[in-house]
Amino acid sequence: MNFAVVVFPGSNCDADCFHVIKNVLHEEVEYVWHNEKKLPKQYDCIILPGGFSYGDYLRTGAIARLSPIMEEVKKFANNGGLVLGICNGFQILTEAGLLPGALVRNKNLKFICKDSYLKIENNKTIFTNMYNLDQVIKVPVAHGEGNFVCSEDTLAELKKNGQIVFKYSSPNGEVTEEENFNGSLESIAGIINKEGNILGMMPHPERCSENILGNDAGKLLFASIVKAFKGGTLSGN
Ligand SMILES: NC(=O)CC[C@H](N)C(=O)O
Repeated sequence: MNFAVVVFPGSNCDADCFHVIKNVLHEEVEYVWHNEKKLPKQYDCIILPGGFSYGDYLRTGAIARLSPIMEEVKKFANNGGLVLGICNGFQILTEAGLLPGALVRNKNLKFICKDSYLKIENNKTIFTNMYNLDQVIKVPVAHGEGNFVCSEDTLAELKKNGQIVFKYSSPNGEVTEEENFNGSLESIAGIINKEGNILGMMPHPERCSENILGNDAGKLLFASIVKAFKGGTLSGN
């Protein structure tokens, strides 16, 4: 399977994503520079990694979405290509209109860096098929603007279509306001588009994909993508 990791000025999780795909999953992966006007080749999945693209100026992701490569990412996604946006990548996807809603400042207005617990709300997606429904996984977060917001209509749509994929929870799966450290609407930590080929999430699975890091819960997310691709089950969420 061929992955691309897009590198924006200020990306800082690009190498981590590249490492997991290449050395943990043993799949093909290349970096693609934000300034490219064409994707250099046919990829099966594009990852928009975390970081501080364009220094987070204006709003997180607001300038990155205007990068030349984003036109290509949009075309790729609109043709059903798999796109995974992690943290700043999720912010870029919402700014680009590829996912609904927006990520605004954390409710305490502070950058939060810690382990979070995520409840799997939908395990029937290309990105989560190797997890169990309601399973709780520990995944690190590191963001200043991770507070997910959307309109009431959008929230109703997300619920109706099973597009809410991860929620912040306690270690034993309770979704409460107390556990909702960044203030996200309904504790939403990650969503998928209606068609099921674009996933955005604030936590960082690439930072917990190996035992040597003390936690490999994130590996199954990447492995799910490869499994869906190789198993030929790429048909929506
Ligand atoms: N880790 C990240 O990708 C951080 C995203 C963004 N810079 C924020 O602080 O919200």
